[in-house]
Amino acid sequence: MPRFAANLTMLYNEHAFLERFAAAAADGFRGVEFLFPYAFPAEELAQRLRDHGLQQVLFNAPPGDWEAGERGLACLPGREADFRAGVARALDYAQALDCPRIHLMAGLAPAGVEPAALQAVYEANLAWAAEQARAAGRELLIEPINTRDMPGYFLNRQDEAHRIVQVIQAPNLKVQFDLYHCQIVEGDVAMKIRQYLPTGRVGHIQIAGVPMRHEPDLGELNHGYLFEVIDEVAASCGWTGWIGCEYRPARGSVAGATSAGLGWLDTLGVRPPAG
Ligand SMILES: O=C(O)C(=O)[C@H](O)CO
Ligand SMILES: [Mg+2]
Repeated sequence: MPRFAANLTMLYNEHAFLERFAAAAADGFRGVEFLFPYAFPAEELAQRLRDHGLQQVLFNAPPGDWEAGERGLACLPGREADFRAGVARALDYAQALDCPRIHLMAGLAPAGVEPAALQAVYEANLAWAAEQARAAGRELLIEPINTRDMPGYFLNRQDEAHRIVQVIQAPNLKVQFDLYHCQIVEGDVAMKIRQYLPTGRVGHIQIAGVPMRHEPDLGELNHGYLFEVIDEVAASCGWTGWIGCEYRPARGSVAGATSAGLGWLDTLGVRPPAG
């Protein structure tokens, strides 16, 4: 049975952010993830986790100026100091939230820069960050993201992410395997689960319906089958990760929208036992 984490950035938008922890716990989630914690004091978030018996399973390192369109700094020449400061801040929050893993966004490929130059900066930054995170007892994740949602994003394919992880050879550098992005960019999702889960290089999985990024029972992916494949492969290889529910409720942010959309936990037979 997969362990599902509520993505508090995408879910429960009918509540102010700090109230989403209670809402997720009330729906039976035991793990949460979100994009960025930095608008709140770490202790404020840690208290919410404690109050509601929740584990923080993932969040993202600072992405640069998100409002200005930046989507990570790791591949950007000349931004190494900002990147390193962001990793340090993320590790501080990971310590405070007892969060085992951090997603490091690659960034948008700037026009006119040779891809090989970006790749060199990316891999050097990842190697440095992985060593910092290793010393802090944390994992770092890199996630292929589709360019429909994020035009120009530097990392798009599962095989490229796994190649990078193998080149850098840091045991705590892993892949964030978002099945939504995988379906859009490559397809063949079930076979990629069978291919990559046993490698030990997948640190986290995320799900959403394709193409609208709503609940997993809406769209072209048969998530019930995919959860069966994950259970089968995880049992054989010992994968014990979480699956982040990183989708926008189809009902929007009206009162009760997220909870009303959780029927897939029952229809797909994956609602965790109460308690
Ligand atoms: O876009 C995604 O799927 C992610 O998981 C990033 O962390 C946020 O954009
Ligand atoms: Mg994702």
